[in-house]
Amino acid sequence: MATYEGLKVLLDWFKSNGGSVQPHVEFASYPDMGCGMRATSNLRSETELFSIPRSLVLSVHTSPLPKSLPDWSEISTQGWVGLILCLMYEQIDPASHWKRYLNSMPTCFDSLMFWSDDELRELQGSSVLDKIGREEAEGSYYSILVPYLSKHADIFKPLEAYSLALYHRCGSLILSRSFHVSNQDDSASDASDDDDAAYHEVETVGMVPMADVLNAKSGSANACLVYHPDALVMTTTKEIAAGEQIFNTYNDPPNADLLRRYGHVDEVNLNDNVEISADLIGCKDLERVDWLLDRLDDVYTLTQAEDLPEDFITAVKILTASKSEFRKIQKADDLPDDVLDEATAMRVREILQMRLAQYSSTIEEDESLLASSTMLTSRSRAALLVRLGEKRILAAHFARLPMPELSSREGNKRALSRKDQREERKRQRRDSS
Ligand SMILES: C[S@@+](CC[C@H](N)C(=O)[O-])C[C@H]1O[C@@H](n2cnc3c(N)ncnc32)[C@H](O)[C@@H]1O
Repeated sequence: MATYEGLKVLLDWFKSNGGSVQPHVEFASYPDMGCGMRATSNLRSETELFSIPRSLVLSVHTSPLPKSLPDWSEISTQGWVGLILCLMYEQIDPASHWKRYLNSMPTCFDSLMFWSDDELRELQGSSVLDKIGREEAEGSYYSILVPYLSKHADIFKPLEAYSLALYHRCGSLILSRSFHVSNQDDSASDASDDDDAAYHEVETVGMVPMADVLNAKSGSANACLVYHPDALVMTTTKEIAAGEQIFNTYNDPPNADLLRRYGHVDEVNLNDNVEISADLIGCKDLERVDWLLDRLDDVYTLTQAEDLPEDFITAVKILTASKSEFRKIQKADDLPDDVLDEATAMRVREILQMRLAQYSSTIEEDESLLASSTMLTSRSRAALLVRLGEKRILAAHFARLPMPELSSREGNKRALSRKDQREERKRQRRDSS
């Protein structure tokens, strides 16, 4: 979290470099959120809050570093490494234009990269554990960055300042505070909206001083960054009453991703989801699995929407079809429909049960722990809210599936002949009289 003192230094630097902040906003400190901003008077929608000259955005385009390295493409083609290196360089260079901005930013993080193995164990079952990327980040540091730094020891001075700890800090600052800085005259988006796209579009990602002081909360966004040719302007998107916090959007990630990137969760997160991997559907026929993966993803995302995802139902149908059914599907080269028939519903039931069993605690256990949550550390509580949110989605989908007893009875009924059905109705009338 930024400190109040740090923000005062930031504000002086910001104003003396062409930034402007309107008098109707001020910094404020929020328990559990760190610093943020609030309105000092009632604001209408589309009110300008502060304006950031484009020259203050820190990116691979504005940092002078890439221009001083003829072989920059060795680094710029390596995903986030180039942008991280620019931040490291600006942090270390005593004459950096962004020195006071970078110094105002946090040095400690609660994002998952910094959790111990014991703490991470509390997230067992959540697929977020496969997305933390600590080993990959450290692999890039040692195999790409360190040799490059040594090759340019005349520029990267002192070499030992370019430590793994600084690499992690700068990576985490980008993860939790960067924006996609479009050149067009339109609204900006927080760089979290699409990890893969962000990876390929690192060139468009930038650190935006002052805009990154705003917090975000699911369903509460009331401001966004609007792009003008020379400046980025934080602007209200609805009326804000005096005293209310100004919230940007981080593009509404589920709690698991909030925790991974930003180190916090929302108490209620309408964007929570849970992933089911194709492995869990259980199919040993590799030819069939390959056929499926050529056509569909191998991970299916269940949300709080009532319906199961279409690709999940289709995948279950393919992976559980009999050999002859699968041959027919293969011959027609057409994916089965996504209608949840009885047999598929039965299989989905088992899959949801297996998915729930991947967590080390039950919903009931988590709920009672949450009720006594004064005992929990903030990380334990965040992990609890992530896994509980995911399990509740699984349970809600499970509860909406047709009951097996009813469905098998329905199925039997359909198999009965008309005569049998008359007999059955007679029997039922007898039973109920
Ligand atoms: C873009 S920065 C916002 C400024 C930050 N509060 C600070 O003091 O530096 C994002 C960070 O703010 C905190 N944050 C933002 N929204 C939050 C929320 N709804 N609840 C808890 N922490 C939040 C998280 O630590 C997150 O990584």
